[in-house]
Amino acid sequence: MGSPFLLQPSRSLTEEAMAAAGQSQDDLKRIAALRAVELVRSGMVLGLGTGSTAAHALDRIGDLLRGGDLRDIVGIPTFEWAAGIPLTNLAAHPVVALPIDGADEVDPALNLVKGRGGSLLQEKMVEGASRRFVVIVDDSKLVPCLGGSGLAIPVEDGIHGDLQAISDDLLRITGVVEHGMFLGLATSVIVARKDGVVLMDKEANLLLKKQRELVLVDFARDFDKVNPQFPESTIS
Ligand SMILES: O=C[C@H](O)[C@H](O)[C@H](O)COP(=O)(O)O
Repeated sequence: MGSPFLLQPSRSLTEEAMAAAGQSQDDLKRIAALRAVELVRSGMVLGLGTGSTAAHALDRIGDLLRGGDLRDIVGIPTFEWAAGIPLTNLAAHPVVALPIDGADEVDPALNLVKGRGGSLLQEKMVEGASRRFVVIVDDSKLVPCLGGSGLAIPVEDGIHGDLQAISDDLLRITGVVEHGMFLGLATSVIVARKDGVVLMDKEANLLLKKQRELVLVDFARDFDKVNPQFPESTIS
């Protein structure tokens, strides 16, 4: 009732769902990545993620820069390649407008497991330097609790209990510099499924949990309704 977060499926979503039917996992990764790139504006400082999903986003941003549809973009890399995007670093740009990255697992509270590509320390620094962090995944990455996939972390039955306390305990172990749990960092997760694209958003998710259902949205139209504050960090 009157909530800005009650988002309705749209005609374009239905068309998108039809187009997505029969797509491979890599196709779904690409679909999620392209939706995230719709949020990129000229002049932004971007966080450039690692992995096969992020690679689709970087390739697209590189294409848009080369074609002149985007300009004055710089990116802070979390890996060694950057698809022709001019690079910078956190020393020069300590505030990042928009980090875009994949994940190995996403739980219903938008906590993540990351790092199978080996870049988790740099990722945590870059993605922690922004008020907004957009994660892009296909729906195979969704888990009921971290560790639930049995792939990203060697635990049998997922990680149960207070995740923050577990994180703190891990970081107190001598020699442990970081771990792959990204707690409370993601603000939005774009999930590509065969039946369409789902936005899991920090604000909207509070509502979605009450409703016990996910809401399909027209991402380009509705993202700013759930993220009304546009990031202020630009390269100028
Ligand atoms: O260090 C790797 C990153 O955390 C990746 O974003 C993560 O492993 C997901 O990779 P992919 O998109 O290839 O599944």
